[in-house]
Amino acid sequence: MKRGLFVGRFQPVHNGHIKALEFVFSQVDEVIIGIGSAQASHTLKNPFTTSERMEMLIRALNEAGMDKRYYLIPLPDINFNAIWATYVVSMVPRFDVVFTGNSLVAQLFREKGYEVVVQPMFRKDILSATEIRRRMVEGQPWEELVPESVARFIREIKGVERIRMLATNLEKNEKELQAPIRIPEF
Ligand SMILES: Nc1ncnc2c1ncn2[C@@H]1O[C@H](COP(=O)(O)OP(=O)(O)OP(=O)(O)O)[C@@H](O)[C@H]1O
Ligand SMILES: NC(=O)c1ccc[n+]([C@@H]2O[C@H](COP(=O)(O)O)[C@@H](O)[C@H]2O)c1
Repeated sequence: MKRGLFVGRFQPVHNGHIKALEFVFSQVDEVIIGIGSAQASHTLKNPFTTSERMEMLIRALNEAGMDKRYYLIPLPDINFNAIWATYVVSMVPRFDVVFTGNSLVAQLFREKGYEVVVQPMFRKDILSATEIRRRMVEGQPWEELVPESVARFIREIKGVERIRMLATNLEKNEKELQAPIRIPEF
C-alpha cells in the first residue's frame, strides 16, 4: 500500500489543486493532504481558517468523485526550514512519496532522503490562489477557477466580503501610518 503526501495552503482550494490531486491519487493508494500555514487566517494572503479549508477540500474531492482514502492534517508553520520536513514527518501518518510543485518543499524532503515527484502544473497563470484572491478583492469573476462546491461554500461563509474587508482595513492602516504626525500646540 503506497501513501503520498501533498502540502498546500489552499487559500482557497482551486481547480489547479484538484488537477494536481487527481494526478497524485492516480499514483498512490492513499493521500495525506497537509494544510500548510494552519495557524493563519484573516489576512490577505491567508484569509480562510483551517476548518474552512478542510470543508473546501472535502466538498471539492467529493465533487470530483475521488473515492480513494485521504487524510487532512493541519500543519502550522514553524518558520524553521532546516527541521520542517522532520516536523511534518512527526505530524502525519507514514508516507512513501512527496508530490509537490513547490521547489523548497521538494528540496527539504529530498535532503531528508524522501522520494519527491514534481507534479504537473495546470494553467498556473490563472489557476493560482493569489490570482483568485486578487480577483475577489478587485470584484472580478473568480468562480470559474474553483470547483462549483467551493464557490458555493465561499458564498455561504461570505468569504469575498471577508477578503474585501481585510483589503479595506489594510488600506486604512497604511493611510494612517503615512499620515503626518501632528504635534499638538500647547
Ligand atoms: N495550477 C496548478 N496546477 C497544479 N498544481 C498546482 C497549481 N497551483 C498550485 N498547485 C500545487 O499546490 C501546492 C501549493 O498549494 P497552494 O495552496 O500554495 O497553491 P497556490 O495556488 O500556489 O497558492 P498561493 O497563490 O496562495 O501561494 C503546490 O504543490 C503546487 O504545485
Ligand atoms: N519552515 C517552514 O515553516 C516551512 C517550510 C516549507 C514549507 N512550509 C509551508 O508549507 C506550505 C507549502 O505550501 P505552498 O506551496 O503553498 O507554499 C506552506 O504553508 C508553507 O508555509 C513551511
